[in-house]
Amino acid sequence: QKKINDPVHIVGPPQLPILGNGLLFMNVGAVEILRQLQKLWHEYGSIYKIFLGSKLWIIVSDPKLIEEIATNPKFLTKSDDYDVMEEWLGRGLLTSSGQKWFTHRKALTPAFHFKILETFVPIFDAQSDILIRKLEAQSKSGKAFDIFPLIKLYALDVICETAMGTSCYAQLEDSAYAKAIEKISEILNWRVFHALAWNDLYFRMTRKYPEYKKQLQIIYNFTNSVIKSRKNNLGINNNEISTITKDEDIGMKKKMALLDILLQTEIDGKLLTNEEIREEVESFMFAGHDTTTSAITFLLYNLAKCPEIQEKVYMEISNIIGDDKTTKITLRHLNEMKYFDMVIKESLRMHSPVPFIARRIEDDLLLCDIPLQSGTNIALGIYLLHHDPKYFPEPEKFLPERFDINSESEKYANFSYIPFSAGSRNCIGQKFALNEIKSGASKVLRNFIVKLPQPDYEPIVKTEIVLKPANGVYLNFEKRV
Ligand code: HEM
Repeated sequence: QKKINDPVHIVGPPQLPILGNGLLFMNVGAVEILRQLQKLWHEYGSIYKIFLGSKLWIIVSDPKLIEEIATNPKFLTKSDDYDVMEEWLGRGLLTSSGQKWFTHRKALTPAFHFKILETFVPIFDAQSDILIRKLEAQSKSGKAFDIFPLIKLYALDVICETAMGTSCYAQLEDSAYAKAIEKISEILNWRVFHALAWNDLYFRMTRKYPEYKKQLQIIYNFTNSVIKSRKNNLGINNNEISTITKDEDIGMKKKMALLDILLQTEIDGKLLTNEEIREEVESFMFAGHDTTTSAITFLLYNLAKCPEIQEKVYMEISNIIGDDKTTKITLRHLNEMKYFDMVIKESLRMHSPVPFIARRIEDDLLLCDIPLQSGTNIALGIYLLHHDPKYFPEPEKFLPERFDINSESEKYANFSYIPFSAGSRNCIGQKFALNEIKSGASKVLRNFIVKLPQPDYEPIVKTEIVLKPANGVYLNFEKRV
């Protein structure tokens, strides 16, 4: 790894020889890491640096700088931090760069065409019916329970059945894959912030390594079984994908699920290799369920915390869908939930599912007049930005009206509100996610009044690639009659 000179014009905490600021983050756990990054932000502001050993990170949470990074093609490459995910995610859309990223993004965009997204709405609805049954069963005891694992299995079933066109019955049979994702995210996050574990050789000697390999195998087995199952459904022989019809815009013309596009589309005149398919499936499975789990979990918490807002959302939903709990949700219903849109936006601000993302610069350049050396990693502090009182007055208050498009104060378009990132590397699944969140959460609200276990209950948050509750989110569910 290239040694980057200390950019003396950027502020940051005092460094020790060799370890830099590594001691602030080493072996402290994901809750403390987020707190530490927030503390440094309070101390040093919207651009600061830290050295994890010899690895320099510049942490940016200023909308102007973020705009420059999100819109300038010189910042399209993901940072070195994503390398720790390579054995797991390969170089799928989330982690790839250059021509590979560009051609895959172009080929996969049709999988998120609004006509395709519409066909997913009945799947969201059917899966949320199972979620309701599970919540009902758990709530019988009258005690509060942790909703995070239940939401996770719902989100996993949704991504499998929509994007992968395959049922994985996670809600009915539980999922070793879901648990393996939790474990591997924890290990990789520890690696990113550990000044020594960054090194492959060191990592292999740690006690975490055998556990990491074990979880990786569980993940591989699961994704391979998803691919195999879809190939069987499509009647594709494992080694003979090339017999399938070839068509430039195959996804768009035939309205195919993501995995079908991966199996059948040609990029640069060639079908994707089995490994390329695996890395995309791996990336979409992860990016498509861990994030929405976080979003729905914290949304339900925020609604429980603010009963008047919950009631207002419920009234909107019941005005649109009616009181019959068995009525199936349609895309039209989802599109009409305007107040709920604002509430979801505010929840994604308060509990941004992807708290940090990062890029690496490939050439020496100026970032809005700040000189940076080639190889520098720049983290975009989405979570920090979304809690900045300069852009969100009283940031710890849950105020959906901030996002009222009819009000003067709705002014968050200019890169100060970026839960799905921004620019050409933004989230490809944004609309998918918003429909899934709205569909799942509205079903919960039609069936239950969601309550906090105690008035001052507040889950502790941690960041392990995705924002998560450190000890679950415990809520009470009272049946709506
Ligand atoms: C609330 C839910 C979600 C949030 C907050 C979210 C957020 C984000 C963010 C911040 C990025 C940029 C990542 C980076 O620069 O490293 C991203 C990228 C991505 N997201 Fe999402 N996401 C969500 C749901 C989804 C879903 C449901 C899918 C798939 C169905 C998905 C697939 C992806 C993929 C493949 C990328 C990489 C795009 C690229 O680099 O071209 N995401 N997402």
